[in-house]
Amino acid sequence: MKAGAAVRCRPFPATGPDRGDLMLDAETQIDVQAETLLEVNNIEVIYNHVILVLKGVSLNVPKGGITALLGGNGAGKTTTLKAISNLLHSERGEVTKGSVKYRGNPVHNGDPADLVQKGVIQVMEGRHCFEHLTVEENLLTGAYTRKDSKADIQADLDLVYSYFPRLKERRRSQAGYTSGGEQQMVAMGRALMSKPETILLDEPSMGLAPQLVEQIFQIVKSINENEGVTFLLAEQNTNVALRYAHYGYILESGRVVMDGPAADLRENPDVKEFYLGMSDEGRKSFRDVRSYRRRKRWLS
Ligand SMILES: Nc1ncnc2c1ncn2[C@@H]1O[C@H](COP(=O)(O)OP(=O)(O)OP(=O)(O)O)[C@@H](O)[C@H]1O
Repeated sequence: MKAGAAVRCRPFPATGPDRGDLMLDAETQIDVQAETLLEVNNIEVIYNHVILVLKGVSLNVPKGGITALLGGNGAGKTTTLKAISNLLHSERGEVTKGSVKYRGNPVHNGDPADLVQKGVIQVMEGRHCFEHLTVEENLLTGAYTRKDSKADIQADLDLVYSYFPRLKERRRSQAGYTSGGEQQMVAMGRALMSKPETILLDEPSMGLAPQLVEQIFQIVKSINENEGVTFLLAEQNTNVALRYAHYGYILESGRVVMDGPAADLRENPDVKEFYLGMSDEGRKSFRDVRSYRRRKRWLS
């Protein structure tokens, strides 16, 4: 398959989902027949009754995959995740059009706790640990809704520590005094403790050193492969996200402007130039990049 052949550029405005042609190359294979777990269909989000932020976003998340939601500052990634998890109300935001379905059932405008019961957990941007609790107490809060035995919960705690050995070392430390990377691990570990089917992961690389970012993504990959957890991750770091994801959507100003298998997006000239800082003439600095808005090749 020609590199970039399966990348789909979206016309304005983005239309409803049409994922029947989902194609994945050899490097990024997941089950092509995979069931769609999460379906976001043409949603519009408005804050404070007047600020239109999402202008018809559609995306599909297949079971067992890592799907990346990419885009720069303010593109609408966090808003999309919050719309899925029903967390917009506290910010005076609402989904005014479209639908969100999980396993075919509408979940938008529901209670955030219902989605958690269905196995969907969001790890918010900025980690949000309980600062006064220890690392281990934070992890255990993730199992709060489970009715399993103490032994099962202990087994899952051990599993979390096997993915994050650093947390085992720091299990008695107050979470508020741990580093940014450790707090990211706590937030992810706490999500795992709820035995999720799907994790919505918001900006896992935020504020972390490159080596740690790589480590966090490696762990995401291992959890995906070994535990079968499905991921939808919002990420500004296109380079790292497209190396670990199977499929990507690029958001701009509240619209999906392009989507495709991650390997194809990595080879796409526009993605290379505008998101990876590369072009056929070599690496480009942000300053050198011609105005993307002037060209708008994929929007025309
Ligand atoms: N509570 C809010 N009230 C009003 N506008 C908001 C609110 N939250 C976000 N916005 C606006 O919505 C737009 C999208 O924001 P969002 O946080 O979803 O983007 P993002 O892609 O996640 O960006 P970043 O990577 O910087 O976090 C931005 O213009 C932002 O200012």
